[in-house]
Amino acid sequence: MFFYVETGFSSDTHRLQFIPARREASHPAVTETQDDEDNLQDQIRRRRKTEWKRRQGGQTFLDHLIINVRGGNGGDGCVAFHREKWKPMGPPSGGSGGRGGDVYILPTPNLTTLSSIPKRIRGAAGANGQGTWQNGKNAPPTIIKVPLGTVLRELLPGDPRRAKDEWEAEEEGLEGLGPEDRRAKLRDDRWVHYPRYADDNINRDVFKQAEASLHREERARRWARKQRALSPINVDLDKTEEVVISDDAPLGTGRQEWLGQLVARGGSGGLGNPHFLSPINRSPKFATRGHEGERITLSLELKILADIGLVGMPNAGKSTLLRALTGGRAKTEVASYAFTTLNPIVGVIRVAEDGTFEGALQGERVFEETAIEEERLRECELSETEDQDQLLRSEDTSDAEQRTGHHFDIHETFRFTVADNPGLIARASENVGLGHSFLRSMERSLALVYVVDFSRPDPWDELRDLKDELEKYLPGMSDKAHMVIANKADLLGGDGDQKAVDEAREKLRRLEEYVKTEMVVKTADGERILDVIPASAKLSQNTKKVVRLMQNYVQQARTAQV
Ligand SMILES: Nc1nc2c(ncn2[C@@H]2O[C@H](COP(=O)(O)OP(=O)(O)OP(=O)(O)O)[C@@H](O)[C@H]2O)c(=O)[nH]1
Ligand SMILES: [Mg+2]
Repeated sequence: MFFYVETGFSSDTHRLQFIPARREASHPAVTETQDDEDNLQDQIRRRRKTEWKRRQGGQTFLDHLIINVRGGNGGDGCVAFHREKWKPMGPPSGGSGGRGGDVYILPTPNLTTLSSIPKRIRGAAGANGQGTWQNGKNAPPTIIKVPLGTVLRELLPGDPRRAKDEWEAEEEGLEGLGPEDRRAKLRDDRWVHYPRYADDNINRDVFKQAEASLHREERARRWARKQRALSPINVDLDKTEEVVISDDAPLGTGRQEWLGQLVARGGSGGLGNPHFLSPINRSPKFATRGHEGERITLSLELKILADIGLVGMPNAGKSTLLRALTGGRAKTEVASYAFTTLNPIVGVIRVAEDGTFEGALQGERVFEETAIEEERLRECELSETEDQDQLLRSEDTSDAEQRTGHHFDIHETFRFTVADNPGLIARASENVGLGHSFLRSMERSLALVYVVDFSRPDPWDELRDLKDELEKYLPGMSDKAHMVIANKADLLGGDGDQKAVDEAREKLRRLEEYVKTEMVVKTADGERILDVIPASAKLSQNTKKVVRLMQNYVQQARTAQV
């Protein structure tokens, strides 16, 4: 007779409609055949492995993170009755629960890495309602600060890294239960009863009606949530927003602070028993519990901002070049094995008006592998302790070195940043080597510079692979390239005999020819031919020219942006 018999959530057939299989099936990542499925699993495994490899150095720098966020749960409603002298049957007086806290993500310029962000975040819970009509307090919002330039993406159903949402989690908790137990558990999760009245309530029609209307409301909520899930969160948090309130805003609206991007709403509070008061139910002995907050899995990616990105195969000398350009200040490791650099590292290049840059001030300096340099430094320190005079002298020199940098402050007229990247190899898009996911940081850089090992027999092949991989990462990405640095040029030319020098010249000419014919970049106003510069990062040869050209690209791009 009652409506709930057909549609009440105690009906098992009805609940089956909410199993998440339908959402999963609509996701493109889920493939039909077993082969494709295996392929996908394989790809995911490889991606994880390469990500792990990149982070194993224990760096505090993190540019990719997956977090599980939950909005705060709502507080429970309260079942209570008013008690007063001479009033034997007081009215129901249970307060409602407070709302659970929302979770926001706020970009801030003060952070530079994602490493301080917890992997699991839960909004604050709303307070429970209490007797004498006292409603529970709403929970304050939780604000998670992330660095500017973070990209937020919601993981979709079908992604193995995604945690269950609130409905799926509930369904999981009910697994293996018979229909009776299942119904009882669902009821327990939704209702608060007056002490010792649980059994009595369940058999009363008023409760059944309330249960049915709660179910209808829940269905509407799920529908709304599903609609929201159709447009998943995908935002680039690269600027902070100011909330501007017009001058004629009503008095008292005040200035509202921008809390950031709302990612998970808190659950609403449960209703106290006065809400169930009706002409046929004068003494409602039940109240509802608060709703659970939304659950969502987000992937955070940090795009570091550097004006210029170095792209090259492993061991081409990218890290050595960055150290040479920054005078050794960039703390990036150099070694003779592939994949020394695991994460992008940014160095600042300071240039004076006459084109000298800070690194060039130190005169003839050889940028060796970091382990060798450290060894040399240690030896130096040891001998210093032995000889007091030498100690004094070495203090002098270190002072002088500091002063070079210090004096440079007055001369500096231009400054730009260069990012040293992990090595990119052919088939990186299939996650060979370190993959190419680190290129996301380069998406927003103003210019890219190829670094190739010129002492290898066929540097042009390297260039072709590099360009291909850039295009595979993001079509059009290779159009940002401006220059090819033919590094390790010191290894060519032998001892200066004419034959070897001629050979080196011929090789350079061939490289230039290749760049002119195969690597032409299309720009808005025609075509651009990349500059080819032979250089030696280790011996700081020709680095001044490299810096001058880099400065030009940055200046052009900056003025074009304005
Ligand atoms: N002779 C010579 N050797 C160089 C030059 N530049 C770099 N090297 C050496 O090449 C090796 C690799 O240098 P790295 O700077 O670590 O190369 P990388 O491109 O950063 O390599 P990954 O970080 O693995 O991608 C080191 O042994 C350097 O000493 C150069 O101009 N001349
Ligand atoms: Mg390196």
